[in-house]
Amino acid sequence: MSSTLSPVVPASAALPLLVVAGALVRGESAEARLLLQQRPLGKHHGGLWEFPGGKVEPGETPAEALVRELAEELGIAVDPADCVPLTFAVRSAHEGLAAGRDLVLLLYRCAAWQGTPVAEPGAALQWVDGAGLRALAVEATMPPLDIALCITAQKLLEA
Ligand SMILES: Nc1nc2c([nH]c(=O)n2[C@@H]2O[C@H](COP(=O)(O)OP(=O)(O)OP(=O)(O)O)[C@@H](O)[C@H]2O)c(=O)[nH]1
Repeated sequence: MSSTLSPVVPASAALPLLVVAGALVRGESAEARLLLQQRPLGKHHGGLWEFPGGKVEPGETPAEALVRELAEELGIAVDPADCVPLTFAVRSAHEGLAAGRDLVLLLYRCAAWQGTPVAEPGAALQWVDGAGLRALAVEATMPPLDIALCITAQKLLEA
């Protein structure tokens, strides 16, 4: 008799969707500001403010994906060595996620970049201080996962 068990769910269906995002901070102390991007209307979470980034594509490391997304979305060049893991958040498939998969959002601190961030058509950018970040979280004008990340992101503005 075989002791091999068949998985109830195919392994590929259970894999979480990996999303990477960057916390770009400019200035120091009271002058410190964090970059947020407003998602274009018509997209999932359209109109909400989030950290720039996107999905990790097959074959990419998370840092490679972040470097690519920041180049595509903001037109800036980031060295992977300047992307430091900061925190993460998870949204369960049971909370209404696309395609019934968990979403894992990896937030990196980006300490340096080349170029000036420019918003893509339909998107917008703003540099927020600690009070601005709190206000967006309290007003729920960020995706739920980002509100969870804000507690850690806030510390970047207080360091
Ligand atoms: N980039 C980004 N996505 C986030 C954040 N928070 C959050 O819930 N998400 C969700 O993560 C999912 C994937 O992000 P995305 O749509 O930016 O990925 P992408 O650029 O590769 O997508 P696309 O090329 O298909 O438009 C979306 O459902 C988005 O709403 C965040 O802070 N940054």
